Amino acid sequence: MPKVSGLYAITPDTDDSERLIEQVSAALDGGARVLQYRNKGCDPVRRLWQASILASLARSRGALFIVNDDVELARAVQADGVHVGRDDAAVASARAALGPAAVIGASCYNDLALARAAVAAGASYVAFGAVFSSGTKPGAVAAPLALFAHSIDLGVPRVAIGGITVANAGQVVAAGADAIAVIGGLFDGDDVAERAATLAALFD
Ligand SMILES: Cc1ncc(COP(=O)(O)OP(=O)(O)O)c(N)n1
Ligand SMILES: Cc1ncsc1CCOP(=O)(O)O
Ligand SMILES: [Mg+2]
Repeated sequence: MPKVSGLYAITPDTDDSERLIEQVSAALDGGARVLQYRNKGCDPVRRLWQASILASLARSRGALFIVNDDVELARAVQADGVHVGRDDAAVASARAALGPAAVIGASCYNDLALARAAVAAGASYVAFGAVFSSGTKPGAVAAPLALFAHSIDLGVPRVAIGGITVANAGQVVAAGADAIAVIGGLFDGDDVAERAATLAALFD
């Protein structure tokens, strides 16, 4: 199982499946190594359909496929894993539901103690953020980049999220993040493949 590292693309919330598939395809072409299906809005049938298509797309390109929030959807589409935050299933129950090989990601906001607890409970990676202000999630907790220097001993990949763009991603990688999770900075506008390639190249 490849590790969580490099460019971690997270889908924008949309009902437009055709455009979503095109954009995700471009992100994978550009070098995204992890794809998370995150959709807070659309109906369950469309969510299942979108997730199934994106799971196949990610698999065909050798990228990890993670479902946000929904352990049952992750299981239904045979995703590589699930990402959970404070309003979602606990890490231990996601691990118990999906098994020892699953990739379980945990949101840890700006909280190193939460990250230690998530790893102890079986998280495969942790995420800190928002490292910059996020248009997608304006109310997100702010997290300092210094967290990455202070969390090397966690022993799992540490993902940065929140407001990351081509213009500021270099700072995040320099701070020590193992992966950068990006929505708007990747999918807002055209040239998704080009932006993905620029972001992915920061890890070469
Ligand atoms: C990689 C990654 N990091 C953080 C989050 C945020 O998860 P959460 O706090 O549960 O918030 P929502 O995404 O569910 O709004 C994430 N999804 N992915
Ligand atoms: C889900 C989430 N959690 C913290 S910020 C954020 C949104 C990230 O989106 P963007 O890359 O557009 O800021
Ligand atoms: Mg969540």
